Amino acid sequence: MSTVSLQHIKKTYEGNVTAVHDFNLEIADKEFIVLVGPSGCGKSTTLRMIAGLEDITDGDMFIDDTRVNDVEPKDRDIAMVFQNYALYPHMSVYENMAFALKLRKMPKDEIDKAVRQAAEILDITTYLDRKPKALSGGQRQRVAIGRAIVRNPKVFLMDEPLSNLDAKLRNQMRAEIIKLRQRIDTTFVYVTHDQTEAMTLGDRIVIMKDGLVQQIGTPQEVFDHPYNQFVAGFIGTPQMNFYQAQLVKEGDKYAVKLADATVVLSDEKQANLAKNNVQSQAITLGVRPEHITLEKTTAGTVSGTVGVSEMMGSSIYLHVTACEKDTVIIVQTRDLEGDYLKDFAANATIQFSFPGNVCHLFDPKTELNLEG
Ligand SMILES: Nc1ncnc2c1ncn2[C@@H]1O[C@H](COP(=O)(O)OP(=O)(O)OP(=O)(O)O)[C@@H](O)[C@H]1O
Repeated sequence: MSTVSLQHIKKTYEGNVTAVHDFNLEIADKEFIVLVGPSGCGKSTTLRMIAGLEDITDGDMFIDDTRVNDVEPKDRDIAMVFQNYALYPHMSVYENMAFALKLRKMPKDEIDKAVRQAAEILDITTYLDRKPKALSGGQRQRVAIGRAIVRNPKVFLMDEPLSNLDAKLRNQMRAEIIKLRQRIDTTFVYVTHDQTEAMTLGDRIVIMKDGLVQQIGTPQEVFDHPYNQFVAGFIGTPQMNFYQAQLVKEGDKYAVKLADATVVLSDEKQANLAKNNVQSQAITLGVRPEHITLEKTTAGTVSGTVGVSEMMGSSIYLHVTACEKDTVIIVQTRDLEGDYLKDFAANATIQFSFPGNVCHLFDPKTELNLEG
């Protein structure tokens, strides 16, 4: 059992910078939690408070049933992997991995067993005698993870462990971490600014901005039901488009009005808006590029002029200036039939519609999702 409970956690650094405000999270045993957000949002500070490397200004932190606010890092039974590996250069891979266990005065044969088992899991057995400088970046990162695994910690903390690796290696190591997770039964807290890493690794992800939690949920929940415009824009690539529009309530039915087009909302959206007693108002309509449909007719559709078209192989990203609002939006289309190079060339005019079942409606002032 290794649960972590953060209750009203706050961190104010000297000089009065509040890096984390009222952070609340119950991490379940063996759960993989990812803290994600832009630079400076407070994710490393939160992780370092769990590790015990930063004092907690206010609130309570528990690992299992023990309040750990004042427990030394070495007594918390956690292991942390950093972005810059921090391997000892003069020690071999084996010695690097064995070091913490030697300090604990673990018997030699047990150390050997733990190191070899971790090396096996990480596929680094053949490098055990090498020094770190004779390893690639990916291999060094595996050793850093191995050094943490051998300690068999209650909680595994990782702070941007892949950010020093090139894109290809990062993808490989991401898959390795998923495998690792299946093999070692531990609770993970993982920090990244990369939403793809967050989406692919997390059981739940915590999206932060300016020291405040914006939303906590499964990857699917935060993708399908973002609480606010920030989460909507942060999660998903290419980014969600935002378009100024008008929500109109006629009788008990809602519709989104654009200059030349109307978006008919699904029954579920109608019900959510009614439940929140939303009235007619200006809105920011959020639509993901992959959800926009190209249309052949100008009647009842939005028109736009193609600026740039990016061929991605199986689809094209069209950067389109919508005539009505002069707003640039990205349309992703897989419609590669016919003379698409000409149809989607720069300055071509295209028509499209926004879907009424997978769009999002935000209040332009509060930026909150009107569906709640
Ligand atoms: N030791 C410190 N003293 C004062 N302010 C600090 C200290 N460490 C961090 N901060 C501030 O706290 C805020 C949060 O920093 P933190 O490192 O937790 O963010 P982050 O989300 O991990 O960012 P990054 O992705 O850039 O590492 C920032 O405004 C940062 O400048």
